[in-house]
Amino acid sequence: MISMKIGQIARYSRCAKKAVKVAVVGAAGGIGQPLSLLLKMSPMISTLALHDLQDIKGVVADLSHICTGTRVQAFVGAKELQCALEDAAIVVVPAGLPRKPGMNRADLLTVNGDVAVEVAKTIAFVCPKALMAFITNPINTIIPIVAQILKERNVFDPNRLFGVTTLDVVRARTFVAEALCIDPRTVQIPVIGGHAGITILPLLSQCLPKYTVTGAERDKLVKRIQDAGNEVVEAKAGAGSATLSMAFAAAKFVDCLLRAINGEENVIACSYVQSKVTEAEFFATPILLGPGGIYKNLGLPQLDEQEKKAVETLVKQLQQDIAEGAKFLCK
Ligand SMILES: NC(=O)C1=CN([C@@H]2O[C@H](COP(=O)(O)OP(=O)(O)OC[C@H]3O[C@@H](n4cnc5c(N)ncnc54)[C@H](O)[C@@H]3O)[C@@H](O)[C@H]2O)C=CC1
Ligand SMILES: O=C([O-])CC(=O)C(=O)O
Repeated sequence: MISMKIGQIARYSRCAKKAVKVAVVGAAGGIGQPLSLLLKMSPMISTLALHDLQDIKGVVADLSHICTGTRVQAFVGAKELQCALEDAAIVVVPAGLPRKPGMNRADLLTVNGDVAVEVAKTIAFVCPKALMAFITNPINTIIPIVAQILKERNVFDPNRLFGVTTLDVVRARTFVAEALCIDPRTVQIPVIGGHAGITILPLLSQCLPKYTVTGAERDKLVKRIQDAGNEVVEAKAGAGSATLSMAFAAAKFVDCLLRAINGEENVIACSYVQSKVTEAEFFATPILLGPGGIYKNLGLPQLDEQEKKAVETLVKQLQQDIAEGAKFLCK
C-alpha cells in the first residue's frame, strides 16, 4: 500500500515537464508557513528554498517529512538570502509586517518599504530573471518601489514583476457564490485596479455565471470585497491579517506562473503590474502568462457605466499610492 503511494508520487512528480526552484522570503510567517505547505505539494517545484529572518529550521524539518518530490531547504537571516535566491525561477515574498485593527495598509510602508528594498536589491543581484511575486503590503506602493530598485540596477523586466492580488479574486468568487448559492469554483470574475480600499474593483458586470445585481445590493457586495481585509484584521483582533486565505491565493497564483513556465497555454490571472492600460503606471488587469512572465496584458475588460466611473476615481488614488513609492525612496 505504502510503496504504491510512493510510486504514485514519483509518477506525479515526473508529470511536470520542467520542475523549478521556488524561493519564499518570509516563509516562517503567518502566510509563509501555509504557503510553503501548499507549494510543497506542487509537482512543478523541484526545490523550495525557505528564507526568513527568524529561525525556520523547524518549519523545514517538519515540511521535509511530507512525501512529495519537492526538496525543502532552510535559509536564516539576512546573510543567507543570497543563497536562498540562487537559481530561483520564482521568488514569492510574504515578508513584512501585517496590519493591526485601526491601521490601513499604507501605515505599513515605513517598515515594509525597507523590507521590499532589501529583498529587491538581493533579487537584482542574484536572480534578476526570476519571476517575482510580492505579497507584502501596501502592494500599491511596494511594487513601484521594487520596480525602481530593479531599474536603478538595469535589471528591470516589467514582464517579471507581479503584485499578488489573487486574494481579491478569491474573495469576489466566494461572496458572489454565496449570493447565488452556487459553488465558488464555478464563478469567474475579474478584479482590477490595486489592492486597498476603492482601488480594488471587482467587475460584477463581467461575472460568469451572469449575476445581475443593482443598486444598494450591488454597492454592498463591492464594498464587502473591498473591505474584506478589514473583516479579517478585526476578527483577528490584533493577531494579524489574512494568512490562510492569502496562502491559498498565493499558491494559486504561483501555480499559474508554474503552469506558464511549463508551456501551458491560456493561463490567465489578474495581477498588479507595470501597465499602460490606464494613466496609473501600475494597475491590475487580467494577464496572459507565458514562460517569461507576462505574455500579454489583456487590458481592461468591458465595463458598465458604474465601473467606468469607479475606474476614473481609483486611478487617481492609485497614482497617489504610486507616488508614495518615489517619496519613500527619496527619504
Ligand atoms: N497581497 C495581499 O493580498 C496580502 C498581503 N498581506 C501582507 O503580507 C505580509 C506578511 O503577512 P503575515 O505573513 O501575516 O506576517 P507575519 O508577521 O506573520 O510574517 C512575516 C514574516 O516575514 C519575516 N520577515 C520580515 N522581514 C523580513 C526580511 N527582511 N527578510 C525575510 N523575512 C522577513 C518575519 O520574520 C515573519 O516571519 C504583510 O505585509 C501583510 O500585510 C497579507 C494578506 C494579503
Ligand atoms: O488587510 C490586510 O492588511 C491584509 C490584506 O491585504 C488582505 O487581507 O487583503
